[in-house]
Amino acid sequence: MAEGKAMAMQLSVQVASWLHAQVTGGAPLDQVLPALLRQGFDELQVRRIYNAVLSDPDGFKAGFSRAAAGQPAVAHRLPQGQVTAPVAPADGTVPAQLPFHPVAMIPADARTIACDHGGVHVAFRLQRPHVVLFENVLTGEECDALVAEAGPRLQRAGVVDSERGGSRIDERRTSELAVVRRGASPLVARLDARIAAITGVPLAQGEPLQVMRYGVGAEYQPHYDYFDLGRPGQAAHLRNGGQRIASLVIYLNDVEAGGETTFPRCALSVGPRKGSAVFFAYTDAQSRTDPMSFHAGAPVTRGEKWIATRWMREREFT
Ligand SMILES: O=C(O)CCC(=O)C(=O)O
Ligand SMILES: [Fe+2]
Repeated sequence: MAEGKAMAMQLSVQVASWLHAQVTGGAPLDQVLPALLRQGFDELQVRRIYNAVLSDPDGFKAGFSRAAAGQPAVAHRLPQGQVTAPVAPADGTVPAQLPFHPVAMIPADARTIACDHGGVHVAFRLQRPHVVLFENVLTGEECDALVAEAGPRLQRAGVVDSERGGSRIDERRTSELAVVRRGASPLVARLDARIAAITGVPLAQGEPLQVMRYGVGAEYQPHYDYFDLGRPGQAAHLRNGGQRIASLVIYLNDVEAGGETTFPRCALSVGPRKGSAVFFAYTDAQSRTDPMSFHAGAPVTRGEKWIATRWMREREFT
């Protein structure tokens, strides 16, 4: 982005201090928005600042405390017209003390969800980050059939190009991938309906399935599935469907060794098991995103790993 388009936003120490108190006190975006609009920020800028405070209250406070002590008063520097999702604090600390309610939260009393092929069972449910392990999402035969259907179309996977939009090859994601559109075959249509039934997220909000194969050494390094709206290429993805709200990663085989889905901020590791699926939800009704959902696909150390991932959006995805 050209330097001329970047805009330094100044928050007075007084306003920054007030905002910090509001956000750490649990105030939703709607509650702080009018005051910040009166300060001359537009709504997208307010969202960016709000998310910055939410994701790292201590870092934000340290920033405006320095400013109060006579150091540079720039609290945030951001490209004009961009919104952002929280930026992970460099030291990995998270605002775990704040309550967080993703829109796609699985109810605490969910046990067995009746589906066309039998029952999908909830094996565990973590409150925050919100992670649920489902068993028996696919039968063994269905897993094999999906691999057979998508396998011949595998290509090297990409990541979101943060500057230009679209996708690009990156060493952080070394799997191979086939995009399988909704309803692509009778099997996929059955799976589509099942995913909507167990997650409660309408199929229309689902992105295409991504069937992936990781060979020995392949991995997906720690990342967020939601878009970082401070990066122009990522924000561009919002136009169709809005922010991502949740992900379902279905394991299509048993991996000999390695390949766990890990959540390093809460020391959680989920071992791949054929037919099971790990679900995580990270965006709330105000479009705030949860940095606790930081996760990875650990390197496969023996054998291979096959998964099908569905990312879900706030609105209809076309
Ligand atoms: O490979 C895994 O276990 C995680 C995959 C993942 O993070 C994703 O598809 O977004
Ligand atoms: Fe992911």
